[in-house]
Amino acid sequence: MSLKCAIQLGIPDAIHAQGRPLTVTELASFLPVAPAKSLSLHRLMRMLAHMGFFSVQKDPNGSDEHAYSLTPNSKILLKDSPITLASWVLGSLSSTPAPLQLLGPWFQADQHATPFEMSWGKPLFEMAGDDPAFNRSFNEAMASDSRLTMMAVVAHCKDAFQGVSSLVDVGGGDGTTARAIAEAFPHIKRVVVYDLPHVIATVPKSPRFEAVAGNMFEHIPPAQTVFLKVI
Ligand SMILES: C[S@@+](CC[C@H](N)C(=O)[O-])C[C@H]1O[C@@H](n2cnc3c(N)ncnc32)[C@H](O)[C@@H]1O
Repeated sequence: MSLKCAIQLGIPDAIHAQGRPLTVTELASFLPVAPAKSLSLHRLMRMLAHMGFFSVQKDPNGSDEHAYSLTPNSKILLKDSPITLASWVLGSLSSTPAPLQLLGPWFQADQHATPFEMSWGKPLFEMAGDDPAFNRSFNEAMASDSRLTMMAVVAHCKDAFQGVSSLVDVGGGDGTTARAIAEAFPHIKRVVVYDLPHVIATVPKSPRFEAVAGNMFEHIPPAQTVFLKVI
């Protein structure tokens, strides 16, 4: 939750925008933080530094305060970075804290509902189908993971795509992965992203890949290669 709070307040972005380490006093002046909360901001920064999201040093301007700079862990939380995981953190932390409170009761209950179902009354993907805001936030969280992961896959796993003539990305979300594959490996003549109807409805039209709606437990569009990521 400290991490979610840091992203909501834009702490990594504020440090990045100044291009130098910032003290808590300086940070508070750049952030939408009430003056009465500056002591709490100090605690938040200490906690996040302890967790490796910021590094601490002497204030280069010579004050008695510590100054905080970005680490590799917080550089991937910058909102405008092409490889940001900010949406992943915000998306994951929107719907999971409540189910996590129910792990004890889940172990005690003699029934099959997951903690998510016990908490929200329905399975995750049904909730995404019923709640457009949740659908958007879940899909964007997955897409942010795909942007980062596919950069590495495309750069370092080229051999895995040799000889592939057609590919279906099953449970492929909003098509971020399918687009990356189609762009990096144009020898693949047909790339399909396949997902539930409420997800496929959000996929931007592209000449590079097809988007097909359906239920993978009933049917999978035929292709030479079936691709699964985080399924
Ligand atoms: C954890 S996400 C992974 C998304 C994507 N593969 C990625 O790595 O970014 C799981 C995906 O599977 C889809 N999914 C869940 N049940 C499905 C089903 N029965 N048929 C097709 N897709 C399904 C969800 O809508 C969601 O997009």
